[in-house]
Amino acid sequence: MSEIYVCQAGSCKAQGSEAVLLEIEELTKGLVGCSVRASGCVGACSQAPNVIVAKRGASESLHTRLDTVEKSAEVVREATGHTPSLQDPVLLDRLAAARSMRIRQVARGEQKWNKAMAGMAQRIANTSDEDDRAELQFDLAELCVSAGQYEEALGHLAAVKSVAVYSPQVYLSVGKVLRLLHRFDELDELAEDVAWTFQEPRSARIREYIGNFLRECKQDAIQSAADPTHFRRIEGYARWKLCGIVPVSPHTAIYHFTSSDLKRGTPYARGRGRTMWHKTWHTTLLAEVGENNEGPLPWIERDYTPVSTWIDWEKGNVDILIKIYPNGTATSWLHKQPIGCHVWLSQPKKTMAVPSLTLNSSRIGNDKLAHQGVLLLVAGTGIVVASQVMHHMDPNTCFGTSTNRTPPLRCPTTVIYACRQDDVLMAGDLSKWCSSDIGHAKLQRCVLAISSTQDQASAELPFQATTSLGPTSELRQLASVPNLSIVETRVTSELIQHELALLHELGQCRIVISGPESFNCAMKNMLIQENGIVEDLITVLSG
Ligand SMILES: Cc1cc2nc3c(=O)[nH]c(=O)nc-3n(C[C@H](O)[C@H](O)[C@H](O)COP(=O)(O)OP(=O)(O)OC[C@H]3O[C@@H](n4cnc5c(N)ncnc54)[C@H](O)[C@@H]3O)c2cc1C
Repeated sequence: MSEIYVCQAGSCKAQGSEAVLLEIEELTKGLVGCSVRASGCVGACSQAPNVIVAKRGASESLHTRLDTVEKSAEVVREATGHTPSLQDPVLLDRLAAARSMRIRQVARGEQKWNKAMAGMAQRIANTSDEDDRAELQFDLAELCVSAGQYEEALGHLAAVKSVAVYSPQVYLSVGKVLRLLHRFDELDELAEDVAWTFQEPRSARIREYIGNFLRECKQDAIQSAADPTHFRRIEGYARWKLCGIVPVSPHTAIYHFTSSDLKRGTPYARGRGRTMWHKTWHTTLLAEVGENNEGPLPWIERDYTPVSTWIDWEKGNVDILIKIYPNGTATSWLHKQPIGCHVWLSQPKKTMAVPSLTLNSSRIGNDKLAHQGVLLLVAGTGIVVASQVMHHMDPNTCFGTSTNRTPPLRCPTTVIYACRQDDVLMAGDLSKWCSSDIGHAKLQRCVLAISSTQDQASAELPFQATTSLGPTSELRQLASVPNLSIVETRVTSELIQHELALLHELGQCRIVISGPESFNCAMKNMLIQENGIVEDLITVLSG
């Protein structure tokens, strides 16, 4: 008897794990003694998509980067002893198509256009069925429109139109793109084309509908061409100006951006009759690095969790704490950008539901998962999540109108923060949260688990020359805070146990892990295996 668990948590889903589940289900069809299940995070997010095989009498084995059908077949072989046949090209093609469709859907949902388009041109070239090819190419054209690549979209739509001559949808899409490109003459030509193509009396309603739509497109195009403030947009994104960079350690700085672009949206969506959904949130930065291996667009997409509040965002200000990695594609690009340059930031996206502090809102009403205390187990730049959690504990910064702000998070909260001695981030905030007496925005306790500084050539330290405060002076300041302790060890299960025991006196605890993948993975395993914590009470934020 064996069980195959296919991870369906965030990172794995973004890498097509729903399709992996479907693939493995398909490959195990008819085999007895093997069950296939969806599972929560298995703690190897950086190598997604992941699967665990559990065989009776044997230890579990983790299978990572299941990015081909062949690898899924290998999992099935290990679980059942039976090697599935991959001779059927139709089955193989169907499974590969399902997988790339799932990756595309998730990326599209996150408005990550480059990621959504990755590999599509090749799939189109390899698709022999004309209708399937046209469908894929239409999908690609729509993604190009979302990404502001209108000329490319027109090229794809022309190819689709040559196959789907009588598809009204294609004419409507071409009209939309011509409107965005302000091509008035071509809109007129398209209207003539429609009148000719749908000239049969039975097509009169279609002809009239598209004709009216194209006339509206032309009017809109004339108006927008006359608007001097008009610029080409990327769907879901707004333009922000880099206004300041304040180094906070040799590796990390707070990047301050401003924007008057009304498309920037808000973390706190509201309106008449709308329920107030509290959440922590992040934004996606488009790093315009040029040609890259993440997709066909000239940018890569990276998520960041602002440390400033939703109120600041609405006023057109945002502060983002960013660590610069010498080998990081996006951050080394950002490091070279001058003050005053413009970048694209997405509208705010939900990270965790509040007060449940879970990724999945459906758990909000689950009483068994209700908590009376919160432990934030963070490392490196993962500390930014603490800032957002604290905003929801403070009547001045939580969601709500100025006359009605009741913090949704009120339970005792402890932070265990693992960091390098030369990279203690948000020290001032930690000390403020520990000693604060405003409302509920107060940390019960904070433990800094400091590791020693790695020797690094100063050329590799992006902010070496500009940081004035040395790490020791920052630590000295923190050492005087009464409910904050500094330990010179890694985070151990004993340390966690001690802090959890204090919180557990009050009831069940939610634990949020936020840091680099290796940290997240180690902490999650430690909590489950050594501290006996139920997986459902742990939220892992992959960084
Ligand atoms: C929801 C969310 C919120 C995030 N918020 C922030 C934030 O507020 N501030 C912030 O600085 N980052 C944040 N990140 C991480 C960020 O999105 C990027 O991954 C990071 O800036 C590196 O991007 P890069 O392109 O420079 O590196 P990449 O080119 O993607 O990676 C290159 C190398 O850099 C190193 N590296 C990259 N990321 C990490 C990491 N997280 N930990 C350790 N080593 C790493 C590794 O050596 C890696 O091999 C967040 C991520 C997520 C998913």
